Amino acid sequence: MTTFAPFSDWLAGQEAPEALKTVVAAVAEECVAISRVVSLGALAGALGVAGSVNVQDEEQKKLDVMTNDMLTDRLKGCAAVAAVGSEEMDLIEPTGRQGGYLVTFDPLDGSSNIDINAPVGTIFSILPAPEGRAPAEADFLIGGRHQVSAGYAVYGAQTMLVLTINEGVTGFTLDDQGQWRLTHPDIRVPADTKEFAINMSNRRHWAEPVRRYIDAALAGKTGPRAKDFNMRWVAAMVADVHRILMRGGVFLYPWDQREPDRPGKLRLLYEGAPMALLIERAGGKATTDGTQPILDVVPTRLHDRVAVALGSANEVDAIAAA
Ligand SMILES: O=P(O)(O)OC[C@H]1O[C@](O)(COP(=O)(O)O)[C@@H](O)[C@@H]1O
Ligand SMILES: [Mg+2]
Ligand SMILES: [Mg+2]
Repeated sequence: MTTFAPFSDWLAGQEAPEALKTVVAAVAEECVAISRVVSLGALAGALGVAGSVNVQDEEQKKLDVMTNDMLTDRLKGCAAVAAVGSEEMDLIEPTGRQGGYLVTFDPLDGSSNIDINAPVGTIFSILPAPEGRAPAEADFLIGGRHQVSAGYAVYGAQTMLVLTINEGVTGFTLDDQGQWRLTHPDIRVPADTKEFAINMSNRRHWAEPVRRYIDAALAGKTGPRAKDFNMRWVAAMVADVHRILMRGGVFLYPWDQREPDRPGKLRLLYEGAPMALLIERAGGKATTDGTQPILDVVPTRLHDRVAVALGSANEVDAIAAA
């Protein structure tokens, strides 16, 4: 019988500062607790709306608030964390410690999926904290290339944790004892694909190049791309990106005319940047528009947005060429 190494053994073997490992371990452990609340749903009082809005002016679901509190409390208790930032909190929350790490997260990605029992997830990004002084919001605004670790948990048919600390991207599956086990040692994104993910209902709002790219894909074998494409849209970035890490594809959430002043819907620090690091390290490309790497976008505020076009390298090039 195949044995799958426990996450703790894998983590112990990584070449990374011990303090960073404690932060990654804390996130991984809290995602186990979150997976339990997600799976219990109504039984844990986790369905429905919270009756509040977050800083993005989005209606908060009960599970958005619950998971945010869980992850915030856990990380504030972690000795190597200097401050946290979250989709669900207006401002950063310093822990009172100096040095170590800053953690940003989307505690519950894919909120519209909660009540229909479809996949949701947790996305996290870890940055170095300044030494010798208390952290400020500006310390979070250094760009995705400075991430020392990033990853996500996806609560789907299986519960999985996918992360990067050094070069590679590694996947773990939650066993029936509540332990992460190494099941996907070296995740690679195939360079070619025939699958795209985009919310097609926004077609009329897109910029012309995005419309051209999608229309060419829809034209299939007899169109300019000379192949038939398949489409998927889970409405949880975490699950759409997971599919791409497992079998290739591209995921787009482009700028559109509904809110012309913002670059896109998704958030840079705790959605775009961590997913971009995973995709690049798995051999794919992660851009705003087919060309500009998301990891090169330097934020100006904690809750900055970003346009996203990521996935199989050759297909991202096709987006750029459209
Ligand atoms: O409802 P839309 O416009 O298709 O947007 C779906 C996108 O919004 C998100 O749900 C935003 O994340 P949150 O649920 O964390 O706000 C993404 O995960 C997903 O890709
Ligand atoms: Mg999200
Ligand atoms: Mg969220």
